[in-house]
Amino acid sequence: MSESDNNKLTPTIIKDMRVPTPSTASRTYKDAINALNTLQSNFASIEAIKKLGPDVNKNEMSLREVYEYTRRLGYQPKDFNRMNLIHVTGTKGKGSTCAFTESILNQYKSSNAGPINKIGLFTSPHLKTVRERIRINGSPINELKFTKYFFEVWDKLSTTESSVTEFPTLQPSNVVKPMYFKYLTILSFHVFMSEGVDSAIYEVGVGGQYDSTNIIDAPTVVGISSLGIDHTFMLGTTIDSITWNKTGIFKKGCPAVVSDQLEYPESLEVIKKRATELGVSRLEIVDSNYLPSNVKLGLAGDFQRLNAALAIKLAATHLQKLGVPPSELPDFDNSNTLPDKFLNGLSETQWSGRCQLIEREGINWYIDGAHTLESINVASNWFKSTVNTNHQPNKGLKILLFNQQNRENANDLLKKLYENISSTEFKFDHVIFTTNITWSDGNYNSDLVSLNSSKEQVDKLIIQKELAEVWSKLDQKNGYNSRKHIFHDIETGVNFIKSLTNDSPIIDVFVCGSLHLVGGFLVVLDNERD
Ligand SMILES: Nc1ncnc2c1ncn2[C@@H]1O[C@H](COP(=O)(O)OP(=O)(O)OP(=O)(O)O)[C@@H](O)[C@H]1O
Repeated sequence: MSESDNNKLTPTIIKDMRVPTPSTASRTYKDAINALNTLQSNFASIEAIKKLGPDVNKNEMSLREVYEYTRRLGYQPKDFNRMNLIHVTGTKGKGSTCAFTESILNQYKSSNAGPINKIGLFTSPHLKTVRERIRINGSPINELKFTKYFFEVWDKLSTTESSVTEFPTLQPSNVVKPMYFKYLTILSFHVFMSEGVDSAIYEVGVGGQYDSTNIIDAPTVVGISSLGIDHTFMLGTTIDSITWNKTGIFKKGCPAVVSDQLEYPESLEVIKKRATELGVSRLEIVDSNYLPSNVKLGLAGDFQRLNAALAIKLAATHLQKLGVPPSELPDFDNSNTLPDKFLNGLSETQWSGRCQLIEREGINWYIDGAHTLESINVASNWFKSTVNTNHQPNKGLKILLFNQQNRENANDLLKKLYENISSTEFKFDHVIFTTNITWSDGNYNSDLVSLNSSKEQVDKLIIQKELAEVWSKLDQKNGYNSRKHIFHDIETGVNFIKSLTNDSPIIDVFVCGSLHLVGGFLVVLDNERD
């Protein structure tokens, strides 16, 4: 899950969503966000769901709810096929893969007779604004459109009744709404259909089989990026059960492209078995050799080569299905170069918060939302090697800005980071732990409000104190002594770091541990208070 978009957990919580919303004429973007935020699962309900563990009945019911809401909006999943959907899952790299794919397709966009005129992209979670999740032609939809479509869905669901009585959340006459992630999924279909999108890329929220996006009926192609152990309370604890869930997006008669599974090669057996069972038309496993060595990628980090290779195959399969002539597509059998449109698409790809470097006012901010062991590994390697290429490792101040609020293995993530980075010539001078609260007055930007975390834990900085303790012990063991700081909010942390420019001409800051931290950080850095 995108990190812990815990709002993707949903199913059987009975909740009355009758929130007061302003009259139609005066509805603003903020009203939409406030209404959307009422659909977030709170900490207690998330804990209750986690305790239930993977439960097939609950999961099936959750997906059937999406079909029902879609029907109430006036759509059949088959209607969405006309948007030519690409569906992508994976444990790591699915967002980047979608971004590469979108950027390649963008090169084939034409305003006249071509098959691609408008490209939709649905991803999660968001960094700065919810609108990032629903993009058209590379840009998040604007506030006006978001508000309009948001309330169209809201009103429709408030005035239609469910024909199904068996779902606890769907009693007739109830005006209940889907929970946060489901709502955004349904909203995205409505937006893309209304806006005339003709190629759409969908990133799965969690897993695949029971994910809200899996009402997709006949994608042009599906993709699976690197698999790993994550979201075990929903997907099971073994790589087999996780792979089974992810391969749930395979569809009869549709081709599937899968990244070579370097971390868990055994998952390929499950993938092949499921491909046969579910009747995919062609299964391809791609490795980074598909990428000519001279290709320049817009996204940093060696691991992106594998994601880019997957994206190339996804885009090529999609374009071929849409009737783009072979002369304009890669010739994988006979050539080890790519058409210019592919090369441009790959080099122009942008995806914030993943191995992103921002140099501003004497500070180098190295930003990555890594929040699994594998991604902490790749992100910290990227940080270390990029600092090392920019200047001598022992020059300047090195600072870590870290948080991981919701994951049980937060301490392990921090330990992994420590092991990867710390060495005699490379150690952090300051280590800062904050909550994900955006501003020093205790407020979040509305788009960043999170009900997923325990208020008590946040108020008392329980997790941050634990993390600082973990770091101290590791420092003791290794004979280091970095300065630890605990701050209640991101803004205070950033201001503290900025104050250190007087002490050193070079400051390298690694911002890591959570996409929520990264989103709040980017808002603070750009001072985008709402
Ligand atoms: N192929 C990969 N192998 C290992 N780690 C990766 C890979 N691709 C991305 N990552 C790591 O995962 C982070 C998130 O990348 P990305 O958004 O592409 O993945 P995702 O699957 O969408 O993750 P999430 O669901 O958490 O958003 C990156 O910042 C990087 O640290």
